[in-house]
Order: sequence, then structure tokens, then C-alpha cells
Amino acid sequence: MTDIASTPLAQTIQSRRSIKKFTDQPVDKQTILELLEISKWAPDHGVREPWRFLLFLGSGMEKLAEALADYQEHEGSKKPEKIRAQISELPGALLVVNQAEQKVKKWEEDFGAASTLIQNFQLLSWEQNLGMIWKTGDYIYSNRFKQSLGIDPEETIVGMLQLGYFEKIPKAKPRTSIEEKINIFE
Ligand SMILES: Cc1cc2nc3c(=O)[nH]c(=O)nc-3n(C[C@H](O)[C@H](O)[C@H](O)COP(=O)(O)O)c2cc1C
Repeated sequence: MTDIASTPLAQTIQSRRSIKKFTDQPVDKQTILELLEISKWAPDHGVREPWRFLLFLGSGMEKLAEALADYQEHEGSKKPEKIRAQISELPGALLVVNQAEQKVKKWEEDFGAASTLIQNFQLLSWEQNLGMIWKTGDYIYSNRFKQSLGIDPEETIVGMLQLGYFEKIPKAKPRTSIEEKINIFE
């Protein structure tokens, strides 16, 4: 019988961690495109492919940094320059944006589909030693932030993935045994 926990996929799922600190190693555009081409094979109700992406790499990070600094300034933050510097220094970021959807059922299905695509992307990237963290700050709901990046207010930002290569893997936060979370009817 196969030992489920020791398959390569099981190992990748369990060892992946969110990464916040990256090395200076640049992230290659072609690698990201290849990873996304595979990640798109996600479960997706109606195969609506609700997503589109904004990829920022290298000096392109300044556009994202500017949008975030502008958002923070508008919100009354005294330190917009801090966020500008933090974001500009990142090797890359990917914004996952879902199409406008008014019906709750479809919106949730689309959010679920994009989330599974993101997890595919996280796991595949992990295999390539490319780390990331999925960020959902308040800015993702801001029309001002959206508009400064050409995102329609009706579109949904599913997440901002800050990404890059890394040296240190953070310790895993403990997870509860599924036995404590399941009711079985048999
Ligand atoms: C929908 C979603 C939103 C998240 N938003 C944030 C965020 O805004 N800031 C952050 O530090 N981590 C965020 N995370 C990452 C979680 O904090 C992280 O996955 C969790 O701490 C477990 O750590 P691990 O990914 O290393 O197992 C988010 C994760 C998900 C799935």
C-alpha cells in the first residue's frame, strides 16, 4: 500500500510555508508564466476562468509601491514612504484579479476557483524553491488602489502574492488533527 504522507505531492503540501523574506535573486518572467500555465488546471465551476493577473517584477515593483503608498497616504497614514520602500525592494508580486460577478453563488465559485489556482501556484513554485506569501490587506477593497492599477472597482482582488527566492524556511504553525474536526456518518 502507498504511504500517502510520503508521496512527493504530500511532502510539498506539508513542507510549503508562507515566505516573507526574500533574497535579491531576481524572479524570471518566463518561470512565472510557466508556473501559471500549469496552475490554471484548477477546479473551476463552469470553467469560467474568472481570473486575470498583474505581474510586477524588478523595477516594475515601483508601480505597485506607488499605488500602495498613494492608498496609504489617502487613508491618512503618516508613513507612506515606508510601504513604498518595502514593496519596491521585493523581487516580485502577482495580483490575482477575478472578473466582476454580481451573483453571490457565482462570485463564491469564482473565488474558490481562483483560490485553488493560487494553491497550485504556491505548491508548484515551492518545488522550484520560489517562495511567496498571500496578502489580503485592506487595500484590496479600495477603489482608489484598484483604479491606480487599472483594475475595475467591480473586479475582485483575490490576493497579492509577494514572491521571491528565500534562504530561511519559517517554522510551521501547528495544525489541529482532522479527528477533532470531523463527524463521520457510515
Ligand atoms: C486568503 C488568505 C489571505 C492571507 N492574507 C495574509 C495577509 O494579509 N498577511 C499575512 O501575513 N498572511 C496572509 N496569509 C497567509 C497566512 O497567514 C498563512 O498561510 C498562515 O499563517 C499559515 O502559514 P503557512 O502558509 O506558512 O502554512 C493569507 C492566507 C490566505 C489563504
